[in-house]
Formats: sequence, structure tokens, C-alpha cells
Amino acid sequence: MKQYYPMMVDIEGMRCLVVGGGPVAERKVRSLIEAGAHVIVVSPKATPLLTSWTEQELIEWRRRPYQPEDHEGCRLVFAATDQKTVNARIHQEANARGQWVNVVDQPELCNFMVPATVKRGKLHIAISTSGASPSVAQNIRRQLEATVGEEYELYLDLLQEMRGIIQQNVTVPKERQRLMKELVTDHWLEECRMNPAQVRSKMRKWLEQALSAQT
Ligand SMILES: C[C@@]1(CC(=O)O)c2cc3[nH]c(cc4nc(cc5[nH]c(cc(n2)[C@H]1CCC(=O)O)[C@@](C)(CC(=O)O)[C@@H]5CCC(=O)O)C(CC(=O)O)=C4CCC(=O)O)c(CCC(=O)O)c3CC(=O)O
Ligand SMILES: NC(=O)C1=CN([C@@H]2O[C@H](COP(=O)(O)OP(=O)(O)OC[C@H]3O[C@@H](n4cnc5c(N)ncnc54)[C@H](O)[C@@H]3O)[C@@H](O)[C@H]2O)C=CC1
Repeated sequence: MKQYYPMMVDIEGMRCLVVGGGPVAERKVRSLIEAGAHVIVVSPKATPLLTSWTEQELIEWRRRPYQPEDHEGCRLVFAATDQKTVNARIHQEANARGQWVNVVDQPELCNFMVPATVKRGKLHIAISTSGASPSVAQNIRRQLEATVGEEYELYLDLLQEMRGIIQQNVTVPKERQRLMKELVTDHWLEECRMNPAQVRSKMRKWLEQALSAQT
């Protein structure tokens, strides 16, 4: 069995080509926009949302059939038409150019796949079934959405802030790690859920005391 390698990729400002303008292309484009990519859609037709994103200048839409020149300057390529042969040609051209390519109707041609995701601020959970069943990935995404609460956004913002303070003030690595781990408890997560307005000052106070106990 093929083993895929998961990674979080920074695609801000990156030119990404999406060929096709149906619901599947739209789903891929949505997540590309969220990640700040420069999206180029090539398709004679487009969904109302893709059309509206074009009007808002969130994407560039080339309203015509695909041509090989569309690949120029792109790092990521999505072949999302309903034409198997067109998608296979896009795959071939992308491969020849050394681009990363996702082919929506032929998993075996993909050198990357798109996972289902849950996002809570900086927490980003990705779920993949290695192409076996996208519906299972979707179901697990829904289950996680119901159990991983919105409080994670605040929780992670605060942990990042406290981590910075700890890194600045504690030089002994073992001590730094001990303090960071002490902050990662259900207690603080619960505080974020129940007392979002007060939790930051409580956490800072706790940390100040812990830091002063060090010296
Ligand atoms: C290989 C992969 C390539 C890729 O697209 O990257 C791929 C391929 C194919 N999908 C197909 C069908 C469906 N895909 C979805 C939904 C999603 N598909 C996504 C990813 C992936 N789909 C990649 C593998 C991911 C993995 O498993 O790890 C998700 C997770 C992410 C996203 O697209 O953003 C998103 C859910 C997002 C969410 O809700 O959170 C639904 C459900 C629906 O639309 O409601 C259906 C119909 C039901 C079903 O078939 O299960 C078909 C068959 C076409 C046919 O034969 O008719 C193929 C081609 C094939 O398998 O041959
Ligand atoms: N990977 C995934 O998540 C999923 C993949 N699929 C597959 O994805 C394919 C696309 O699905 P939908 O978006 O629902 O199809 P759709 O039929 O709604 O859209 C196809 C789009 O491709 C465009 N197109 C056709 N020929 C083109 C060309 N030569 N150049 C540029 N654009 C061209 C059409 O104008 C249309 O906008 C399906 O055929 C299906 O096999 C389906 C469900 C999920």
C-alpha cells in the first residue's frame, strides 16, 4: 500500500491552476482562497459562487477551455473537469513541468490528495483515507466538528503567547518543557470555554507565579 506523507504547506501568494468550474472545482478553490493562494480558474462555465469570487477579484477566471499554456508559473494544479481525457492531459502537462497535481477523478494520477479538514483558529485537523472513501473522511470530519469546540481557537492563541513568554524567560530546556506541558490541561481548555473573557489574565497570573518560583 502506498504511504502518503502529510504536511501543512504555505501557499500564500502561490499561483494555483484549477481547471474546471463545477462543484468539485469550487470546493478546491474555496480552500485555496482560504489559504491565500493566487487562484486561476480555467473553464467555459462556472458555478455562481466561482462567478461571484471572480467579481470580487478573489480569483482569476479564464472563461474558455483549458490550454497547456495555463500551467505557466503555477506550482499546484487541479484537474477538475468532468472529462477524463482532458484531466489526463492536464496531469501529463503538469508532470512534464514538475508541478504538484491533483486529478479529481483519477486518484492514481494524483501526486497529492486533498483531505477533509476541521479548523479552529490555528488548530487544523486533516483527515485522509488515502482515496479509499472520501465519504468516510467527510463523516469523521463531521464527528470531529461536533466534538472539537470553538474554544480551541482562544486556547491555542493563549498557549502560543505563553509559550513565547516561557521561551524568553526560561533558559533550561527541561524546565521550559515542563511549564509548557503544565499549561496543556483540560482545566485551561475548560476555562477558555466557560470564561473566555477572563482566562487570559488568569493564565498570565499563573505563569508569572510559576516563573517567579523558578528564580
Ligand atoms: C482521491 C481524492 C482526490 C482529491 O479530490 O483530492 C478524491 C477523489 C474522488 N472523490 C470522489 C467522490 C466524492 N468525494 C467527496 C468529497 C470529498 N472528496 C475529497 C477528497 C478526495 N476525493 C481525495 C481523497 C481524499 C481521501 O479519501 O483521503 C474531500 C475529502 C476533500 C475535498 O475535495 O475538498 C471531500 C470531502 C470534504 C468534506 O466534506 O469535508 C464526496 C462527498 C460529497 O461530495 O458530498 C464524494 C461522493 C461520495 C463518494 O464517492 O464517497 C470520487 C468519485 C467520483 C465518482 O466515481 O463518481 C473520486 C475519484 C475516485 O475515487 O475515483
Ligand atoms: N475529487 C472529488 O472530490 C470528487 C470528484 N468527482 C469527479 O469530479 C468530476 C467533476 O465534478 P463536478 O464539478 O461535479 O462536474 P461538473 O460537470 O459540474 O463540472 C465540470 C466542469 O468542467 C468544465 N470543463 C469541461 N471541459 C473543460 C475543458 N476542456 N477545459 C476547462 N474546463 C472544462 C465544465 O465547464 C464544468 O464547469 C466528476 O466528473 C467526478 O468524476 C466527483 C465528486 C467528488
